[in-house]
Amino acid sequence: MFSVLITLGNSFYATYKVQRDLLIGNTLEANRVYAAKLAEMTDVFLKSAQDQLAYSAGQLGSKMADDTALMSEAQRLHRQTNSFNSVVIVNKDAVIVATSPHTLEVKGLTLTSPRARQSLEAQKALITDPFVSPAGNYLISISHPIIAKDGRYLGYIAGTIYLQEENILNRILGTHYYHDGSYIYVADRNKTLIYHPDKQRIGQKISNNTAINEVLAGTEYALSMINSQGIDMLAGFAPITKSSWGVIAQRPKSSTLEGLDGHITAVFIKSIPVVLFTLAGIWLSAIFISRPLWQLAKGARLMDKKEVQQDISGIHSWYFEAAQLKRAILKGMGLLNDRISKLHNDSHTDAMTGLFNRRGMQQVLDSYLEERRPFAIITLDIDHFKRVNDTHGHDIGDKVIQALAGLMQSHARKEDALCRSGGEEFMIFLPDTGLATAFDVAERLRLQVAESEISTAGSITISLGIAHWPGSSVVINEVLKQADKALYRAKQQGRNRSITAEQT
Ligand SMILES: Nc1nc2c(ncn2[C@@H]2O[C@H](COP(=O)(O)OP(=O)(O)OP(=O)(O)O)[C@@H](O)[C@H]2O)c(=O)[nH]1
Repeated sequence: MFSVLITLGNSFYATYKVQRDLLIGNTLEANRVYAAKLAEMTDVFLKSAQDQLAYSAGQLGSKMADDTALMSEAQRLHRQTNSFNSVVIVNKDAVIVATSPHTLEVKGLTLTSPRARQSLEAQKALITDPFVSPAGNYLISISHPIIAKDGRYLGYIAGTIYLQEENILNRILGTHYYHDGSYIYVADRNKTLIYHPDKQRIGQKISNNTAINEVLAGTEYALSMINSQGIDMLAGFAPITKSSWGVIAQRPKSSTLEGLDGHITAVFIKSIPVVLFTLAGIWLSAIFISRPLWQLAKGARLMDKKEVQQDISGIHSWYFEAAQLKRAILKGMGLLNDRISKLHNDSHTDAMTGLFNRRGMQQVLDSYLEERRPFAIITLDIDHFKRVNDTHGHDIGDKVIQALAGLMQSHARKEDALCRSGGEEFMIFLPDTGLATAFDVAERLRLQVAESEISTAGSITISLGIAHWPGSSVVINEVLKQADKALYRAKQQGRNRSITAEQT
């Protein structure tokens, strides 16, 4: 699940990055192309304006003394072209000789400021730097010299563009103004803003703007930059060659990327159901895969519990590895249980005879008591066994003990428990048997032993004492003592006989 989430997060991040770079790249390119187009349009306008001024200047070469002709040409040019805010004709002495509109009221004034006199000094077609005119307008002037037929310089005719008022530049550039924070501005060769949608900023000199620096160096390009207002902008720019101005089209990076966040969020929201479905699938698969392992591990931890083997057998190990693991655990448990039960048997069995030893005997007694099951007990002992050992040796003595155990087993019922309680002492437990019946059993065994030839030892006899629980006593140890006592009495009375506790 973690991997899925990481992969998903990475995909979202990668998608976001790629889309972001694409948007930025596209916007930069669009702004560059746009700036180039506007620069070209402005160039075309300037060229056409200069052609118009050149035509008028040609008309006026012989009419500089004709006041009416000057006024009428100024008016014609102003009204017909609609390119200029005003038209002025200045003679070589810097005196304004004609204006349109005539309401300008500057006719007869002499130009004094160096910027206003730029055209006079150049004596050639010129686009001036911005300056404040005698009528108080902040403007640039596009001028053409008026030359007499004999080549004398007579003055110039100029069309002006009032930068802070409605003008031809507004009409060319302003119509393309976006409403998403994008805008266009134009800087002249001195880095002064001559067109800007915010009129307050026209005339401002911008010195720390990379786009302006680049475009005025003649570069057409696009870049991401922080503008003079501290806003991250995607700017495309192109130079206007005729006037050495630069057009910059720019859009705030934030508004470019605005839609992207929403787009990525929408993708994220739409993918949530599939993601949740996938995660749920992984979760369930993990549960299905890990469940048999978890159950096997739990089983292995509780291996000492009795019913665990059955529990493990019941585990649904539905795939190969779990099935193999289950098999191995069950096999291991089987081997372990066999070994444990063998050890258990060994610890409860007498090695020489295969009968119960004292520990086994105690277990038999405990189970009778637990079940409240009445039983008779026969205690028996080989008579004069010392002599057998002394006469025939210890090995033969062992064989006699084993032979007696065999006789006892052949006489016993399936439910009787036979026990070698000491060297040549034995006990027989007879569940659900009364004292009298036990006595009969004892006698039958005694007679059988007496009649049997045992290996090279010949025949032996045994003495037996019989008691009953709870007939002889309700206290189990007391019953055992009574059986012993009866056996002792049988020995005392000459051996090879059976005596019950009642007879003592
Ligand atoms: N061969 C052999 N002898 C044993 C074993 N355990 C005990 N004995 C011997 O059995 C004999 C028991 O002798 P006693 O308890 O004196 O009694 P007994 O000779 O049988 O005489 P009564 O019991 O009085 O009839 C001893 O000599 C023990 O050494 C055994 O496992 N193998």
